[in-house]
Amino acid sequence: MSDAWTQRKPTALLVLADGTVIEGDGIGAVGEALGEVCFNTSLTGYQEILTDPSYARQIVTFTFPHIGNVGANDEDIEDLVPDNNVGAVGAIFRAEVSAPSNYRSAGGLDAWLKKRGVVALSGVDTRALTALIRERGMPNAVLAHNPDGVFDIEALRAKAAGWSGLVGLDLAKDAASDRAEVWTEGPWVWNAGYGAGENPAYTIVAIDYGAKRNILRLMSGHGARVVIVPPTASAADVLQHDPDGIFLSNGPGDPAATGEYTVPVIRELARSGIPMFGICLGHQLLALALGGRTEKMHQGHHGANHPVKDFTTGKVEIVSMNHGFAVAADSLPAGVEETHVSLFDGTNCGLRMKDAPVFSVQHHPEASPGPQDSHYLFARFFEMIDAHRTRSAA
Ligand SMILES: NC(=O)CC[C@H](N)C(=O)O
Repeated sequence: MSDAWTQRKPTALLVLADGTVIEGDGIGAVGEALGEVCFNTSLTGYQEILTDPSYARQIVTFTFPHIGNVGANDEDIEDLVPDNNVGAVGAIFRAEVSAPSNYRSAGGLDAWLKKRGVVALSGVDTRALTALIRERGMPNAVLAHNPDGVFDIEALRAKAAGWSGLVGLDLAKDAASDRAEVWTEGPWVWNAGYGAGENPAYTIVAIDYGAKRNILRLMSGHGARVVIVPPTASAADVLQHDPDGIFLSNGPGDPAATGEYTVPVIRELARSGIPMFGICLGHQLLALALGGRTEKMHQGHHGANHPVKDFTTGKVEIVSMNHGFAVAADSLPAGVEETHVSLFDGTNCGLRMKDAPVFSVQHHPEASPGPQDSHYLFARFFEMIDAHRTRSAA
């Protein structure tokens, strides 16, 4: 599928496990990135997308043709630790990345990708690649960038074919491993100056499976002091902070694999009576803890324009999504209610416990990037906390 646009010698190749080779111009980091290739249909927010830790071991194809025009800056990064570089390992663009033009730009996308170690490919037919992913599912691949244009295609194919893929892979511990040093010094309180101030109204304990920054920013904006604990935290580790609410974060990898060590903890916390809210991986882990099942999707959901229906209000919201696994709605046991559904394919997008203040969603109410229709879910969480406090005080 070489692109008629670029007749010059390719300096980057995407080599799929089945031997398909897509040629183009290399940008960003020089080297090889191994991962699963997906497509993202967002029109804006490429920095937030590429720095979302949930994209670990993934290569993102941007369906929007012109990426890079607003450059790069230090603020639009979603990973909690800026130099950690957990997130997408590769990126694929239709058009050549042009010079940035935006008042917030601190430099070009190419240099930023290099600094972050993201291998990228431009000048390829992203529509054809997206059609291929829709037909065959998300392929494993190697994205290789060599400015001299020298590649051992067979070795790259063998590397892609030899990788067992995302299924069965726990990446939450990896995504959070850079925080290890912080955690040895005790609880890590999110204090990036986003709202809660001197006298926070709530303490939220967030279990960090690879959390996005805007989630913490929004909770802080609701007046919360957010204590971040590692993915391996026990129920006692969480409860020792006397939380008003417990948050289960988004994160990379296969929920079933991460569930092996998180399910018993979440099950215990879900029965503690303390309000609990989960997003994306947090939603999937909660479903597993309550007795449900997760499964790999064919092409996944990655974009900022997905319609979701909230059964509890009857309203439709346009949401941000990034997931390649989903909760099987028919696996939810009695006592757990499906609250949200994707209007694209009917897959599960939310649940709640009928007899406890515990709920979660598959999509990303924090957006970043994306529409803010689902911000109400944060308000719902804090209303639940207020109601719980009133009940406890009575
Ligand atoms: N954004 C997320 O938390 C992603 C969850 C999970 N890794 C998936 O791909 O489905």
